[in-house]
Amino acid sequence: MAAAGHDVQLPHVAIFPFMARGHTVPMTHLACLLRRRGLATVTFFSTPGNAPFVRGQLDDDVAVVELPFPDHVVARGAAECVEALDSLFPLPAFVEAVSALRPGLEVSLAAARPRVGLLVADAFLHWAHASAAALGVPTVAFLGGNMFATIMRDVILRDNPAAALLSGGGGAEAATFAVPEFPHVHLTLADIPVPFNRPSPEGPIMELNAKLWKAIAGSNGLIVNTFDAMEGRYVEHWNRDHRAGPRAWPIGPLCLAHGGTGTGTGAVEPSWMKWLDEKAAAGRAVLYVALGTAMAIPDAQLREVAGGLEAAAAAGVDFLWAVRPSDADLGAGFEERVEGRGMVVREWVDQWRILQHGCVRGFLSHCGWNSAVEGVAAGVPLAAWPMGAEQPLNAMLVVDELRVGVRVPVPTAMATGGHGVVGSEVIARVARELMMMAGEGKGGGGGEAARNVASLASKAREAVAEGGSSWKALEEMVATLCRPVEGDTPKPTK
Ligand SMILES: O=c1ccn([C@@H]2O[C@H](COP(=O)(O)OP(=O)(O)O[C@H]3O[C@H](CO)[C@@H](O)[C@H](O)[C@H]3O)[C@@H](O)[C@H]2O)c(=O)[nH]1
Repeated sequence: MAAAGHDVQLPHVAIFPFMARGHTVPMTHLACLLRRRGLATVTFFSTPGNAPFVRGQLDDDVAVVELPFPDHVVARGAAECVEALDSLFPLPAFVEAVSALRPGLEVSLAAARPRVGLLVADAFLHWAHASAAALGVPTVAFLGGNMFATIMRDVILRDNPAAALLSGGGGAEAATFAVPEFPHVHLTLADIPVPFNRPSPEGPIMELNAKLWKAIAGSNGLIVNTFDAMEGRYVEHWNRDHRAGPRAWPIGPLCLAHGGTGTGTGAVEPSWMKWLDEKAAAGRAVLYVALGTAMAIPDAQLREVAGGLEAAAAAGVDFLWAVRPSDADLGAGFEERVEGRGMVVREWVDQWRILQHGCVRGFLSHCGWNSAVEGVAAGVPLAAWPMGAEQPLNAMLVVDELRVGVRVPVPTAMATGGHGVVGSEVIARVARELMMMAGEGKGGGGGEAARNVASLASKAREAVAEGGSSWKALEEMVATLCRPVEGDTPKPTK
């Protein structure tokens, strides 16, 4: 393995993302950032099934090394990415299957010339941290989420608020748990991610969680896709008072690695981009709707979303809805009925480019952390509709603390892991509220959330600009953690 575009004086950073789009995309941004800033040569590990996607996201001077699954794993039909799973419950088995890549990683790391000075590996690839440590390569963990959710997850494991909330008898749904370190944070049962919202959580997800935390605790640093103006108090708390893991490095928003110009435009402009251009030319504002890559949405819920958007469109809200290709059943005749007002896209879109389009003024999002941080960085207020994983905590941060969005009210039974749907009338109402609040122009005139998000977006740009907090954090992280190339002196930091 040799790093492309190798420049002898630069340290060699290897990056190994977990095989989920929400984990891979920000890591590709990090790879490009390290190269563009001349901080390191970069090797990016992937698998044959994921490599075409990864190459499409990366600059040419990032080397991609494919680690193939051993034959027996492929023969068992192992999917190469989480998006093929449809729910989070086979996740622990998927994570275990992926550990079949370990011998290949070890051979590649040991043979790398110049030697690898730092491995940035997803915490889900917990074994990769152990492999690197055995070879004397320092590691930085990446988890994909923000600092707030990371701290809250640790607090939840420590204090088991679900037990306290449920032991109070009736009214558990309305009861709140004040987080000792941050008494302004009041967790309800619906805010606590499944399965931590049960008094005695156990099972494969808990076992996986323990492995992730062990990997984080054993690594030399933790990368967080955030920035000081957004989460400075939580990063400071983690680095000063919290003992659950190594130093956190807030180096985001990573989507701004591309300088805010989007991740490249192919030769042919996609249909959705042309549609947005037409909307802009007609002076229309557009609501962007995307509910995540990792989890399938039940058909009944999809049809409620469709009904809600149709009603919102009838009331003047134009929308672009990016659906997972498998979430295809939106109800008979929906697309015909909304034609002109709404567009549905069933392919991979460049979400970051969409969010930056001048006419996109609101984002109905599941609050996956990348989507949330991209919305903020693009100055687009959010309607937060958490659907699983740590998303309820992201929604708390975005709506209650940063005040850059509104909430989609979700029935508690559904929010705590049970069945149910959010009705079309609720979706229509939130869509209209968000777009009214977003006002007449990006960051202009609208409600509090629109003003706040405009201000935070400009602070995000300051953070990644030369001399900004994230700019400095990345430089310092590489200088602090990365072993210099043998026989070479590391490039002096500016
Ligand atoms: O057509 C698409 C779909 C997605 N994206 C990008 O893919 C990423 C998706 O990430 P995210 O918004 O975080 O959604 P998920 O992939 O659903 O997120 C998973 O990973 C996140 C990071 O760990 C967690 O916060 C979530 O809870 C978890 O579901 C973002 O960068 C999007 O811009 C596109 O560019 N085009």
